[in-house]
Amino acid sequence: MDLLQVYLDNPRVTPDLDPNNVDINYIADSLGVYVFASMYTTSNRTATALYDLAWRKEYVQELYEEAQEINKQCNGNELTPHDFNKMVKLDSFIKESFRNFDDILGLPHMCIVKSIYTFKNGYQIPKGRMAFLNFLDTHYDEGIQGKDPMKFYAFRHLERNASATKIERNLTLFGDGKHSCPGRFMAVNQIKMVLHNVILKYNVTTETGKIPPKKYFGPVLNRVYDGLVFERRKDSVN
Ligand code: HEM
Repeated sequence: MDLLQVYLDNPRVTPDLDPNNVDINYIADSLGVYVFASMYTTSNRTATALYDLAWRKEYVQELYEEAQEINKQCNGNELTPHDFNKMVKLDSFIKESFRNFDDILGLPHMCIVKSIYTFKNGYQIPKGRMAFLNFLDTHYDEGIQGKDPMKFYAFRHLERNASATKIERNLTLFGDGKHSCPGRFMAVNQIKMVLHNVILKYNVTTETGKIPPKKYFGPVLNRVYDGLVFERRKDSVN
């Protein structure tokens, strides 16, 4: 998708589709929002995955072995898209971090049918009503997540062969349908890049070493924790 082209093809931004009469301010503002939103979401999710790495010690050795193998194969050179594809355990770990850590409500969408929309369960909402998704409903449903949905199990997605970028009903982090996030491939690769390098070089812990209970502020998950501690691995590569 070329975002600029989307605006140039939109008569509300480009009246009569005249390229000499484009609402430049609107485009600049919108691009600014996308830049901010994509950086915030990616860095926020990277931080969450780092905490999961610090808290879930039982997965570190396996992730370290995978990272070492990939590092050996690429001779310590820059990572290529092919190398990112090989990080299958890390991919599943990141996806589990996505699943395990989310707000209760999100992804607001407006009802745009002509008058009234009827859900499968008979509940009705009028045109113009905002509807929010209940993430807990899908993210912790045993029927779609498999055994022990409340438990952080890093390799559950690997066992289903469902990568972190795959759009599916049981993980709504990147939305759904034709407007689902097109930046998710870049985001997941960035998170992989950070974690891959951290795993190779550091043992990560937190100041208290304890996993704090989840605290919600209304429907929003509170993300304030103690500090992360990075200790150089004795067997660290370069
Ligand atoms: C972990 C990081 C990210 C998360 C959680 C995230 C999440 C989302 C969500 C939930 C949507 C709305 C989907 C829907 O309405 O169904 C979206 C849309 C979008 N995202 Fe992301 N995003 C992330 C990173 C990025 C990055 C890095 C970029 C760009 C490089 C990006 C670009 C976009 C764009 C352009 C849309 C609008 C798509 C459309 O309306 O057709 N996102 N994202």
